[in-house]
Amino acid sequence: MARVLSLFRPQPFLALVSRRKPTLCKMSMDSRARKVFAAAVEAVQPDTVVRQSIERTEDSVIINGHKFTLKHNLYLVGFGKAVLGMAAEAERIVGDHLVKGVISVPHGIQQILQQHGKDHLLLKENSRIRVMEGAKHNLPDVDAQKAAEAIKQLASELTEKDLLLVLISGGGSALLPAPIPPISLQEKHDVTRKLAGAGATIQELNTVRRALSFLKGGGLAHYAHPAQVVSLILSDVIGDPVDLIASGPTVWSEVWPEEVLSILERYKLLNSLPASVKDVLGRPRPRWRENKGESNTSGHVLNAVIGSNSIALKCASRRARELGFRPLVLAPGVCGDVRSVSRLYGLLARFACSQEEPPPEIAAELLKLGPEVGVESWDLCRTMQVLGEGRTEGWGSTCLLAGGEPTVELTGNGRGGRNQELALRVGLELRGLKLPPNGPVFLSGGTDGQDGPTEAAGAITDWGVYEEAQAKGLDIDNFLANNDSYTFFTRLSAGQRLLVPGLTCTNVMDVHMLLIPPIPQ
Ligand SMILES: Nc1ncnc2c1ncn2[C@@H]1O[C@H](COP(=O)(O)OP(=O)(O)OP(=O)(O)O)[C@@H](O)[C@H]1O
Ligand SMILES: O=C(O)[C@H](O)CO
Repeated sequence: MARVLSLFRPQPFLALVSRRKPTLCKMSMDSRARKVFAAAVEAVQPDTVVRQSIERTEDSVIINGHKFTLKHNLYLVGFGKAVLGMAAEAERIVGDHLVKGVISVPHGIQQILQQHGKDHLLLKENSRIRVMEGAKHNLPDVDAQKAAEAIKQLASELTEKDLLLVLISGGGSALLPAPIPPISLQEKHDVTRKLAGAGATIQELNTVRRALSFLKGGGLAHYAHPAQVVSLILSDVIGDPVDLIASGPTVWSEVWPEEVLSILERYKLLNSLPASVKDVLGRPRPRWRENKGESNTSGHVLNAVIGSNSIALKCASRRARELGFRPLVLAPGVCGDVRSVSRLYGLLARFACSQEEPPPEIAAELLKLGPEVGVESWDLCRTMQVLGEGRTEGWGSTCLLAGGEPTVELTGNGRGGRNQELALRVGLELRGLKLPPNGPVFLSGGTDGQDGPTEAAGAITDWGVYEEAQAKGLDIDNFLANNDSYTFFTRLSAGQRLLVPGLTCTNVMDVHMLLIPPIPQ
């Protein structure tokens, strides 16, 4: 093992872990885990990320180092679940130069924000921005299509003197449907719903969406030409690929019909494909799609990612240190089947909690698992090295953080979500890892505050889950087979292990946290 680790001497990454001794904290591991999660969510609040990204001087703004002059020439459009709060903040900062705006946001969001007392995320009464709600249940509908039409119209009227601020966040694809005729909204909806249901990744899904839409894949930037376009993007996709987040309406992307057809074939949808979709895919590409220079990021468009899982993890690390942990970030892109991901954390917990040099099989299994769960060998080796040093040098408690979005293959009809299912599976992995007075604790939570169709964002587990479930006669395997993790957690510890932050108004995928207590020597 030592030899494997030495091959991966992690000098450039040492900044990811702090070596200062943390202070002692009397708060329970569970409360501290919740506070660290809250800090992650707080860091990517829609108003915060916009405030941090726009630097206002007299009559200009600086965004990502680029200066734009404001001459009452500012227009605003937006689409996504977090866009209302982003727009409210943008209007506070540059509203005096704003001519008009249109945003497409989820059905019912204004009422929900009011009910939750989140007035700072709502537009003021005399706002110049028109709010259009749609996409019930995160699916494109007629209301969202009307909003997309209004956004297209606004963009089309701009001149080279104008500046278009585009606010983008997760859920933007469903909130900006503009199917290329003769494809109907229903046909487009059916194709994407079937793809999602068959397990297509967001990369595959949005590659197909881009090919069937006027506005996706750079279409919006095309309509806004020759105006200057600046997009502020809150990322909900691993790796922050701007061409895929909300299907990249301001990022020029090539459409290859062969690629789209091969995705549809992979999920056995070719035979049921509507004639209209075949027709659009069989046509020569629209001229603008070939004109790369026109809507390229280096031309009249600036695409800036202003919030992401990495930013959330950075702030979570800071909070973890304040709470007495030594923070250590594994990776921001953990993905793959929830079973493999739970194994990853089970192995890391065993590695960290070994009282002696961990058996080499653990490191070998971790390295084998890496590609399946989106974690580079490099990151695993760095993490193992730091955990090993922590153990031998008696560094106290460690907070291992990661982000991403694992997947669950649904086989049952229970209530749950990927975070609760992951936490339950990790609970099983931690069985037997009892280190008095505390064993390791694991938290998994969706930063949007909602895990699947449940009120919880996730759950917190430790070695005690298995023992308590046994004592209560709850059969964990049955709950897992039925994807019923929410019901399980409501019955365990009187629901105390559930993570219920309520509406968070943001979304940068999930946060995973493994808290490792000091190892008794
Ligand atoms: N009963 C269940 N148990 C486990 N996972 C579930 C269950 N029901 C749904 N899921 C999973 O939850 C995911 C959808 O939940 P959620 O709405 O939180 O997703 P999301 O990706 O965060 O949404 P968005 O992209 O809108 O942010 C799907 O991956 C689905 O497989
Ligand atoms: O809207 C979408 O396409 C997804 O949320 C990914 O950004």
